[in-house]
Amino acid sequence: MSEREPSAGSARLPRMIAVSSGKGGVGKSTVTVNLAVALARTGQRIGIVDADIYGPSVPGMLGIAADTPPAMSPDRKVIPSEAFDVKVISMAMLSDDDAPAILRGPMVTKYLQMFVRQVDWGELDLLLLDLPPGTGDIQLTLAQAFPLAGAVVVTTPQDVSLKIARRGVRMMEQVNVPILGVVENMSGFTCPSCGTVTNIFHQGGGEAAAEQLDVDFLGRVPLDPAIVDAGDDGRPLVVSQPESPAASAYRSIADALGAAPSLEGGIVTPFAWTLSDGSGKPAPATPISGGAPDRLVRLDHDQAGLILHWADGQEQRFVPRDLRIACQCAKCRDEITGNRVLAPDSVSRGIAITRIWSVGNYALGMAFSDGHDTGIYTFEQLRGLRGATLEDV
Ligand SMILES: Nc1ncnc2c1ncn2[C@@H]1O[C@H](COP(=O)(O)OP(=O)(O)OP(=O)(O)O)[C@@H](O)[C@H]1O
Repeated sequence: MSEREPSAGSARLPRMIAVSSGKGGVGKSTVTVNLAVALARTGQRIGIVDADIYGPSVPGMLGIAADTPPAMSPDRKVIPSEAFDVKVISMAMLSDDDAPAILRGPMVTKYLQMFVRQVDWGELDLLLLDLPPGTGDIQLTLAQAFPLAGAVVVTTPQDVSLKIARRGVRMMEQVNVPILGVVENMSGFTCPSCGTVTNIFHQGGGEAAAEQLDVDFLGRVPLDPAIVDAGDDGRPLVVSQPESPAASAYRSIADALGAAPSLEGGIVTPFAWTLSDGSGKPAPATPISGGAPDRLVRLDHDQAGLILHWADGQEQRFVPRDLRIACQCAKCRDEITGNRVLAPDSVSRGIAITRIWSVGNYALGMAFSDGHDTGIYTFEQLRGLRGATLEDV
């Protein structure tokens, strides 16, 4: 089985939303925690995976001591900590030293896979992933590793932060993660005595950036010294000062998130389908009107090959050999020139697909009867493949 392949029969994952930021210190974790508690207060069952390896701060902001290793359930699952009706698992609980900070991308993904899949979350309505800041490999790998329903990008109003936030939005788009919107944090100053919000820095950059990028603007949270105290005391602002302008900003962003569309309309991921015995075959989905056209709604396989049904009604049929030859992996294509290394003549006419699995929201992995299983076929590539591969065989 390929390392990226989800185990067959893996439990259905909750709806997952990543909270990201182009750079550190913009208040991403504070936003995550306050949104989680605000959502939990509306009766939703919420979990947070604190994936911020460089500064795992979520437990502290919720008053959870992170220095004791989490307990295990009888079926060997990690029991998450809980505060303010929010379940939490954190990199901080992994180790009592700084070791997680030097984990490399693949290791981080491995730990996070464990956090998501081997934690006794119970039934959740939403799992928030507090991503490490930045738009590098680690963030990209994480965005690819899970079928995220969407991502929220947190930024401060300064130009430099906005520029990096734009990069973050583009990164998510590359892997087909819908951007649910931009949050502008520390956007004006709340006077501690009268509660009036004054715009001491320029304001509105987050909204303008969202407009330019054609994504929603979810709201702005004012700069408020009470937020720092709330974080330090382990009592989020939506609990300690629910009447403050910042707390009401968090609540309205939480409402917008709660109402954001999920991946409905596409087949449920992750899945891992073994074609020989039919196990793990994803059930067909009912497309929703106005949904993304490149959402895969049904997969079938018959004697002629693979049939893909897309949300816009397009149907594609692929002969397994064409897909094998179209493989873009490093073994089959020259990484620098992009030219095909695999000789089509070397691929048997009778080659078959043996397994198909989901890769994030944006691609399928496939294994063939010649043992090849490193190819990833993005939806974009598949939709562009129609008939093209036959010509050059
Ligand atoms: N709106 C705000 N007003 C005042 N202080 C804030 C606000 N939002 C966050 N802060 C404070 O800014 C600091 C950084 O916040 P936080 O740890 O949430 O940022 P972050 O983006 O998650 O950082 P990193 O990813 O580097 O860990 C904290 O001390 C927090 O209390």
